[in-house]
Amino acid sequence: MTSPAPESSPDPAATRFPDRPVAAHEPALSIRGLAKAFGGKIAVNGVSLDVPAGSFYGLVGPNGAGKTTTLSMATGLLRPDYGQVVVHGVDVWSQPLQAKRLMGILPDGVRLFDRLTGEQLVTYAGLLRGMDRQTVAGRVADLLRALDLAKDAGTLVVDYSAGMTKKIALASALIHAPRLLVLDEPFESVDPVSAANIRDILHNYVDSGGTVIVSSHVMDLVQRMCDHVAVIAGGHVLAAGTVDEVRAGESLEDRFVELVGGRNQAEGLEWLRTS
Ligand SMILES: Nc1ncnc2c1ncn2[C@@H]1O[C@H](COP(=O)(O)OP(=O)(O)OP(=O)(O)O)[C@@H](O)[C@H]1O
Repeated sequence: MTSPAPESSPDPAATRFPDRPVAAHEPALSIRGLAKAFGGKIAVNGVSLDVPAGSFYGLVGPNGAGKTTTLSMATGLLRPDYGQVVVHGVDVWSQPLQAKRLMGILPDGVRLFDRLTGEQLVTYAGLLRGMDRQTVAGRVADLLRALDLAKDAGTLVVDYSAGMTKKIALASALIHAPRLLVLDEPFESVDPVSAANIRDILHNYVDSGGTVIVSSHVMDLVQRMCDHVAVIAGGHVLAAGTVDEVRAGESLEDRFVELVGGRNQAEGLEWLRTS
């Protein structure tokens, strides 16, 4: 007598995105040998990373490490000098339209159409993605409510605070339910309650099969929120893997300082003492 074959648990990504085939173990984002120089200055110097599908991936590094430049090249916003970027099997630079359909992006220092109201801006983002008006209207209302922007829906984006602007840009990145979310500093300027709401939204998104990449300087947040992390400095990857692998028994912050170095004792600022 043969025992019945064990039932395989459904792939959450396949459930959430039934129209999109998911190749087993295919990374959500695969970066190989990415490099970029501005004039004589090398900003990114041969970065390779695999972001597993369904992961919550943190990208950390000191100021000027090359995080924004890497993410801009990975999302089709900045052309690399060298290297390849593939999103769910689609090459970002040879098939940009297909690749961009799979992604939601919150770029650094995002410039928005700020003479639109918040509601108009997110609606515009949905229509631009080819969605029908009725679906867009429903999702816009859901997103504004979830991000605590419903009462400011009719305010021009130019009159939003920095944190509100970040949130409306995030709503615009989420409206088409992308498979991969790439968020450059999503919590910068955002108040703690809104940050907790955003974390809940992102965790639910990952639980249902989506993949999130966030860049951040807040090590504690990355340690608590992410399951994978890469440390970048000087345009190189210094360490990458699960958060536990990278922190190797220390706090992520201590490990980060150890890897990156650069601590000094405020030497030369003795004049700043008040007594
Ligand atoms: N458009 C540009 N022109 C010239 N240099 C640039 C440009 N963009 C970035 N750089 C340089 O490339 C390097 C990497 O910058 P990048 O913005 O990618 O770093 P980052 O890790 O995102 O930094 P931060 O944490 O401060 O935001 C820096 O030395 C920066 O001065």
